[in-house]
Amino acid sequence: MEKTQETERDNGVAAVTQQQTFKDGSICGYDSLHSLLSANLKPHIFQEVSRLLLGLNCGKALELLSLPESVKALSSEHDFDLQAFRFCADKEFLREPRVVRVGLIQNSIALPTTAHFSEQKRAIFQKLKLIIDAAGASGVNILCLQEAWTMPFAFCTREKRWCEFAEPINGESTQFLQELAQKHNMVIISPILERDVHHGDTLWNTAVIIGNHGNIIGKHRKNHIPRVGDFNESTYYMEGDTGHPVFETAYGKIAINICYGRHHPLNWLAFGLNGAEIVFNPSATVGELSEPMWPIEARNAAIANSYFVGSINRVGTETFPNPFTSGDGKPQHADFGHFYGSSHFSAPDASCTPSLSHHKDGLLISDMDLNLCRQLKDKWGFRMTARYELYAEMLSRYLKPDFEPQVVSDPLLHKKPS
Ligand SMILES: NC(=O)NCCC(=O)O
Repeated sequence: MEKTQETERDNGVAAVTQQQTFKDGSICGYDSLHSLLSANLKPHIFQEVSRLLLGLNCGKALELLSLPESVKALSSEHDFDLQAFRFCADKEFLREPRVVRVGLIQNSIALPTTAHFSEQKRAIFQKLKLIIDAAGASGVNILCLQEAWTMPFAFCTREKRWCEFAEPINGESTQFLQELAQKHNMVIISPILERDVHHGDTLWNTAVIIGNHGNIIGKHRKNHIPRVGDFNESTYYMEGDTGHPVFETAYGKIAINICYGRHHPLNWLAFGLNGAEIVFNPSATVGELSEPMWPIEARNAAIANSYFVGSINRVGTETFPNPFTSGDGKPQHADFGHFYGSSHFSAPDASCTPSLSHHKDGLLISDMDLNLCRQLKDKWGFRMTARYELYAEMLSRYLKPDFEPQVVSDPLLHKKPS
């Protein structure tokens, strides 16, 4: 028996090691968990597994959306993953459906981190333009890019030279996207490293919201800054000071919960209380640290807050010129690990799309009838059954220096044996 357990444990270790040998970042040679299952399960088993993993929308598996041939051709020619789905809602008597087409883009950097900064940026812009045009040609109304999309995610290094990538809200990347937003009549969310030139050149991790006329609607600064693993972002910028804004756009009410904020349920809640219908979670996160959490947190937020969530993660492994340590006694290294992509949408009815590729650039598109948000509020009544007054009272007590946790101890615990 001992022996068997040992062997099982060995097998587990072997499996993990084997996974790490897929240097291209694929899942055992497949683009995604969904494609792995689809290729290896009998169709009727795959259908049932998909129902369990992805849920049902209006009682059915998510419908596929058909996209223009020209867009499909672009995706094969330039080797980016392209997937499209439709979330339906029930038909209502008094409201017309409110269908909006939403897109997410995940991408790797385009040049090595040793290239001249302006070249790195230019190459990313060039690569992104093509995918943004593909989104535009597909009729996307709202498009969100990944966290700090203009640069490598260099915050692991703690080197200050990467601050050069920071831009003011109306800087180069915003101007580049303003043109595309206008061209495609599309709202674009652009998460960048911001330099606030009006407040002492301070840095922020910020999402700029560009309206479909190419105007700047506003910005949101990342609320929660990680201090975990190699995510040394607190070396660069502070916690955001913009609260939980919801942006009313031509296509719906949207909010942005940047990366690490997804671990904080109250952060998600606040966007919901302000009326968000779609919350985007532009991210940069790596496999070893967060992959088991990734499919759960956003989906849970969509359910608990009766809104849609669009989760985006970058792809690839970014290697930096100078090695750094993680403060854990392990050897120094020059990369962050593998950014595992896997961008996806979650809906308030607990259904979700399959994920984009684990290792390739990608564009995920989904139609969503925003009527589904209120329909789920009516069905489950989470807003009405929540006990906000209890939570508010608890939080206000917790914030006081004399707070004492409400713990009722078993009186027998401390009783001396007679
Ligand atoms: N970019 C970022 O906040 N990453 C933190 C790691 C995580 O939340 O998975």
